[in-house]
Amino acid sequence: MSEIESGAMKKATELLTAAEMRAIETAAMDSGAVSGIELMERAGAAVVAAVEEGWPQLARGAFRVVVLCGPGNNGGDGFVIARLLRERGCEVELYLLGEAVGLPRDAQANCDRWREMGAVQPWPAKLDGQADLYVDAVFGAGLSRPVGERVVAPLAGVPPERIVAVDAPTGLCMDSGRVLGSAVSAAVTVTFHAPRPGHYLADGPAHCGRVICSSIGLRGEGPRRAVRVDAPLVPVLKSADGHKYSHGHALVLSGGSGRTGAARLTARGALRIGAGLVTLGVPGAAQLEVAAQSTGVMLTRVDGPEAFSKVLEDERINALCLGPGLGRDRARSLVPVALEAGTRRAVVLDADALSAFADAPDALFARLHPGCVLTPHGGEFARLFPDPAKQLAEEPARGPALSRLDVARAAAERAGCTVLLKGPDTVIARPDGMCAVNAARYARSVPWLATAGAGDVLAGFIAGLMARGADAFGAAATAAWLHVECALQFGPGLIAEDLPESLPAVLRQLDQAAGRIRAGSAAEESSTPLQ
Ligand SMILES: NC(=O)C1=CN([C@@H]2O[C@H](COP(=O)(O)OP(=O)(O)OC[C@H]3O[C@@H](n4cnc5c(N)ncnc54)[C@H](O)[C@@H]3O)[C@@H](O)[C@H]2O)[C@@H](O)CC1
Ligand SMILES: [K+]
Repeated sequence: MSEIESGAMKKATELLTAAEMRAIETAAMDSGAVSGIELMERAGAAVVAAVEEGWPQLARGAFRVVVLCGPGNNGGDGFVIARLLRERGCEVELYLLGEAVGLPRDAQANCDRWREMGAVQPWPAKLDGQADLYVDAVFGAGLSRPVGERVVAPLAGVPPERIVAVDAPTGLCMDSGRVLGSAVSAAVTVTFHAPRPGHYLADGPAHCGRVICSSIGLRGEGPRRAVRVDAPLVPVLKSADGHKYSHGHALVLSGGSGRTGAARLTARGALRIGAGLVTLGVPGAAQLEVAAQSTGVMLTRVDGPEAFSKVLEDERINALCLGPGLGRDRARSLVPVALEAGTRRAVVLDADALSAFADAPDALFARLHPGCVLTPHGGEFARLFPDPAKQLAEEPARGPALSRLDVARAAAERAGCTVLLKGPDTVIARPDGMCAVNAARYARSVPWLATAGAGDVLAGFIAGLMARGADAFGAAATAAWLHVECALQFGPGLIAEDLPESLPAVLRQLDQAAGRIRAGSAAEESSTPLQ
């Protein structure tokens, strides 16, 4: 089953690192439930099934396949694939990197079985590129160092449309999606049991083509330290019995005259996502400008910290958003008020509210609490968390490589709150290490979302969900997911203003899907709580 294209109503899919996957395999083998050789047979069969689906000309005969096997169990899968394709009548050539004598036991056994039907040829410098299909079974989960030119050279001239990768394209780190040295680009990548972070993060999607995750009969779950967001993690549809005060009150702080647009976008996002009330806190000089441009959003005058404290005496205001268009000076004076000890309101800090503390991030971190969300893009992240950002920028010397999950986790732990690191592979991390990936990749790719003001709307979505009572992590992950859904809904030509206005259609679809589940048609698809 293709995880990406299944359209299942699951809230989230666990993403397993190579080590977590290995632990599941080992536990299954140790329990006697399955042997390594059986798992390898199933893995090979899953790849062949994907090939039959993706290359229907195979069934018509005269299909020439080249299988490239590496020195580990990924190569072991390759021997199985070669045998099964030969049994289906394909013409198969097989090349091995290194010597067969050093193969691990299960791979060795499959190498021996293959030898009964075909030759094991030494590694070629180059291939003619004329075969119908090339199977990349060189390295998978065991990639431990940068891949040299000699390894990828045979596939250099082969178009990706004719390459299927086993578990991962060779050279791609499955934990991080980063390329170690050089990497193969495939049309289809077949992975087993659960997808891996590297299929979604960084360069992963550019190299994987399409990802198919196949069951190989393993039962175990991992520690659930990382998930891919597939649907809202917190409730977004309103219950029938609520009223506006039961949906919270979000306050968005605006910048001065001529700089209020960003906060207005944020406020609109908070309102559309269902906060009961949304107020813009505006300096006196900008009041007229904001009043003329905002409907549905209330206004209150917030000139400085004193006025802000006064406004916060209203305890019904339960979520704050500071940053979009705020200006750094205003951020420096207002953010401490928002974070004042004892108030424990939900606080979203974005843009200027992050940049304002670039010189003294520790002063900010000391005030943050678990009800806060920081929403940095890459540049803001690097200013607040220079060490992990620097490590991530370095060329990886070994696998598994440091990932965006690792650095977002480190940042969340350091800050003591949820951190949402923006990108086409947005990562949301909680201080306890839990991570969610909102991948705007593959069928959810939305390049048109890279538009001015889109981030302001995202901050508003988060603040609005938190006003409605969602926890910081759930709100951030859900907002990120809905943000991409809105962009998909609207399509190319999108500008930031369109995002909140696209939300009703997205929510309607969720409502319809929920209705179908209530009616029982999708009762099979349950969700697992994220704890
Ligand atoms: N029983 C199992 O554990 C199963 C494993 N499976 C397959 O096994 C794979 C993992 O197998 P392994 O752990 O053996 O790992 P790999 O087969 O991915 O690679 C490990 C081997 O490659 C070498 N190597 C790593 N990076 C290198 C580099 N840059 N240049 C040269 N050599 C390099 C290592 O020294 C080691 O010999 C999975 O990706 C999957 O395809 C599947 O068959 C399912 C069952
Ligand atoms: K591979």
